[in-house]
Amino acid sequence: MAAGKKELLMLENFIGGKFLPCSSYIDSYDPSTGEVYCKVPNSGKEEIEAAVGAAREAFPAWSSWSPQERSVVLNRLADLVEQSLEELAQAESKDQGKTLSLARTMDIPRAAQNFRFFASSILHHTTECTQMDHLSCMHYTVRTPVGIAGLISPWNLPLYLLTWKIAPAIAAGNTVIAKPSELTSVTAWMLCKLVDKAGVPPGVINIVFGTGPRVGEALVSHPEVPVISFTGSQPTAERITQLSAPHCKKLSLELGGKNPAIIFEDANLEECIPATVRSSFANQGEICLCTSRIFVQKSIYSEFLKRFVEATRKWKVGMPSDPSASMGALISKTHLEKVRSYVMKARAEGAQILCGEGVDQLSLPLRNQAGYFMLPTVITDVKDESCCMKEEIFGPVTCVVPFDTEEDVIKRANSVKYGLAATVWSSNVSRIHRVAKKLQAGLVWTNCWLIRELNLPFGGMKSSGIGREGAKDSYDFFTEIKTITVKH
Ligand SMILES: NC(=O)C1=CN([C@@H]2O[C@H](COP(=O)(O)OP(=O)(O)OC[C@H]3O[C@@H](n4cnc5c(N)ncnc54)[C@H](O)[C@@H]3O)[C@@H](O)[C@H]2O)C=CC1
Ligand SMILES: N/C(=C\C=C\C(=O)O)C(=O)O
Repeated sequence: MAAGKKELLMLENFIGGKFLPCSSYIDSYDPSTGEVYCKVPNSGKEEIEAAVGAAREAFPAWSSWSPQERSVVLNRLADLVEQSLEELAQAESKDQGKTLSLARTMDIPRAAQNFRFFASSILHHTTECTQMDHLSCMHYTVRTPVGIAGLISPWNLPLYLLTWKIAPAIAAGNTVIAKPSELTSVTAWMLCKLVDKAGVPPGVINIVFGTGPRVGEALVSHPEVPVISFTGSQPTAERITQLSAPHCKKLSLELGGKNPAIIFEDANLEECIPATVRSSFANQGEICLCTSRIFVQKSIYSEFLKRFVEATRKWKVGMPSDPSASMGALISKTHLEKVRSYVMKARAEGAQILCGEGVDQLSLPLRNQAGYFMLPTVITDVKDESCCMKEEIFGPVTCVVPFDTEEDVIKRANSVKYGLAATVWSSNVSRIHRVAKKLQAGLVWTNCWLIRELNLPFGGMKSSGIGREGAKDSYDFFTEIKTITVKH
């Protein structure tokens, strides 16, 4: 290594309980500096074959462990993630660009909670039984793990979303092959080091790194992987659906959103404004649940807009390690350019950019000037037909528009292809129930945002996905059900 050059972090695949090198590697960047700092295995079919072999071998024993025995192991994994919280949070922030404080308070605690939650929920499932006395029969159902589960996760909440899939899959007795995003693989690799310590038998959790088209497709197309759980973009979900179709695989698809916030004139703005700034810009706007269309009732529109822009200007962009920063860097140069291009299109269409991109100055230390930073941006005077109001931007950009009536706003909120999440702000309880019911969204938060109850179904309608995740939903997905009839 030449003097002054920093050594790169080299990741390895984790197959059958062993770390294995790969024949080629891809660069992984620190989004806050734009520098390559890590090499990620560029795995392909060969590595998937090896992982399938290991998962196949581990399946008979693991699937015959009792839920109580598996629960003990999941709880140990939760303990180990908690014990490594600081190290994992530092790594997540460096790899993804998010603030260290968010990684510390949200991503890593939730990863531990995912293991602990499914360690508990797996103990409480029951099956059905019915009787047909006139035929001297009884019928009952049993659930069995599906087999080898393929788990593909995105770059925005790396360990949080990967463990949200690994935990229910292994709790139910499956063995897994997980493929994290090639852009954010580090915390998944760190998790592998905890797997053995927790007592997870070799081959139960295999993690294979690399790109979607190469290793992702090899995993999805493999005939011995009958169940695929995916979180990411809609075009990738389409491709996964095509590749799975010849094998009739079980699919769970958690996709994007174009989530509305509907703010009625009787909303408590003291609470609504900071919550809507957070729902628009948390994690750089890179959460599928982030608000990107804000509909405000006409009578309070000017006041809301003024206060919302003031509050957005206080949402500080800074180095991920800066404790006073609310937002870090976006994931990649390509993504930053894509997000900025939406602001340019809005401007060209005659919309007004009230703050952020192209309006305010970003101030960053010299070392971070090649990082992928962008100011939180508020757009107004934008038509419902604009791409900024229709497409998922997945960055710190939100549009604010006025509305007249409840009927009108429901129609407009539902007029996009997505149906993931919505927020409704009002102090009228009847209205809240009425509007929440009519919105085409799998999740509706009223007078709050992103308060999660992991027991209940999580997922979207329309192009936001297929299936739901949660205590019962993930259990149903990762198991096969069988009806048995006994004549006595
Ligand atoms: N949960 C969500 O709603 C997310 C939405 N997105 C949206 O997707 C856009 C693009 O982001 P990407 O990282 O490119 O998302 P993506 O959907 O391409 O990536 C998600 C995961 O799928 C894998 N993947 C990609 N192509 C694949 C293929 N052909 N077969 C199997 N696996 C494949 C990737 O390697 C990654 O692990 C974002 O700008 C955003 O709009 C991105 C991440 C999460
Ligand atoms: N799926 C995503 C977020 C999930 C959050 C949660 O389960 O609490 C995403 O942003 O892709």
